[in-house]
Amino acid sequence: MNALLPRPHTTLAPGAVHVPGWLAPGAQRSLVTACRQWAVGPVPMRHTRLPRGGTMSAQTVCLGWHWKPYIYTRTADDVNGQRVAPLPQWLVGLGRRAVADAYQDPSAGEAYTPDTALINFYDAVATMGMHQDKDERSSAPVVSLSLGDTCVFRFGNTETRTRPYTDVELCSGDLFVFGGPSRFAYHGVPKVYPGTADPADGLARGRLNITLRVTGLTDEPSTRRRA
Ligand SMILES: O=C(O)CCC(=O)C(=O)O
Ligand SMILES: [Fe+2]
Repeated sequence: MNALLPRPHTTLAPGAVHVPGWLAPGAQRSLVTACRQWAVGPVPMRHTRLPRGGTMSAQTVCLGWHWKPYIYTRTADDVNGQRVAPLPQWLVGLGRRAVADAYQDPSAGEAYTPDTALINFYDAVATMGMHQDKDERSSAPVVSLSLGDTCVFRFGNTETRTRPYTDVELCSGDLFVFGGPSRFAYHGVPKVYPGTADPADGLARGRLNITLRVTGLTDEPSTRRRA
């Protein structure tokens, strides 16, 4: 979306910061290209199946760790059993810069080492209900990058999935970081505005969102026999 008026860096709640236009157009195009490759495999992007039988309307692919409701594993046992692609080091670096810029705190950036990314694709009708990102065993911030169509991002409170919440528009290139007292706030995407993406940013239709997270998980040590 072409913002005629500059949109300011905004703190919605302590630890929840929106930085409009954080990614330059070239960086957005590179990320879209990377997302297209990740969507192919080794684990293809798909609509996540929910335990009660439904599916999510957004499509998702993961890096580093595979998320399925409501656990992280190294292999995508609900898709094709393959190990997910690794989280590239350049994306870890982007996450560190995101945290440093959002919090205007270089040391917070240096301390941040995400180990998973969830990449969601929203078509014109996809939405995401209010939820907490709480399957991680870490309270490190979540870094969210938006590409393509503009959406309404609903950022709520840590107690209930209902009001009070604030609706913000996330446009292509926007950064949103939620950590600290906002880390476990409910949030969701009630609406995507189809046709609002600028194809020059790399995505002709739809919206991509990348969230970087720290799972706090480690691989089980391999069992070794004592000599
Ligand atoms: O698409 C977004 O902006 C949010 C995605 C999200 O909340 C999630 O993947 O947990
Ligand atoms: Fe989330």
